[in-house]
Amino acid sequence: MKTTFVVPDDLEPARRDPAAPAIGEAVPPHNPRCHGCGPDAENGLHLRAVFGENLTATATLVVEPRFEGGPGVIHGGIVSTLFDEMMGLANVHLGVVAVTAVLDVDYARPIPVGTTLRLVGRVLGRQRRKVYSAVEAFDDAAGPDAEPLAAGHGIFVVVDPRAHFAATRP
Ligand SMILES: CCCCCCCCCCCC(=O)SCCNC(=O)CCNC(=O)[C@H](O)C(C)(C)COP(=O)(O)OP(=O)(O)OC[C@H]1O[C@@H](n2cnc3c(N)ncnc32)[C@H](O)[C@@H]1OP(=O)(O)O
Repeated sequence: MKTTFVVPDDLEPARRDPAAPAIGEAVPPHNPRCHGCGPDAENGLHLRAVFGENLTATATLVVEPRFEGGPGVIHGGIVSTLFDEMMGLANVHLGVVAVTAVLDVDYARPIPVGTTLRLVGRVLGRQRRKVYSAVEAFDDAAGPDAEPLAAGHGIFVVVDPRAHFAATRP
């Protein structure tokens, strides 16, 4: 991967919230209308992720024709949305609400419509209110040792959700 994103080498370890659902359980949607994970988002991506070991969240998603950008391939903005969401869902391990401040995407290979993507989000560590996370997208048919088709990083900032969404929550 050729990203210029810099992960600080002095990150504090991130700790799993003991109250978070267990490893192997579904990550609960953080908002039913969320475009990424909400079951009530009519045209949403409807990502269903599962908590994994080492602060990961994993999901699979078929690249539908409605996700097309270039002829026969996924739109880059859809990849960005998937990555934002998968890192956000991995962050649920921590029991905090953290919003995206920075999203970095490395589009390594074209991703054809019809591909089944395996998406893996992972918390890397913390620095004060910042949560550093990473994500990779694999062709699920290519086997466990395949290189990722795309990868990303994010900086999320922990907020008080009542204050942060006070002006916009319906
Ligand atoms: C109810 C369930 C919901 C659950 C929500 C779960 C979401 C799941 C997935 C979807 C995620 C989204 O799409 S969220 C939607 C998209 N994102 C947003 O709308 C966020 C909009 N931006 C903001 O509201 C704000 O800029 C914040 C909250 C990110 C930061 O503002 P702030 O609270 O004043 O904090 P601030 O002091 O500026 O920054 C705190 C630390 O972060 C660093 N920082 C801040 N911005 C940046 C940046 N662009 N690049 C580098 N670093 C940055 C600062 O240097 C500082 O680090 P240091 O000094 O400590 O070193």
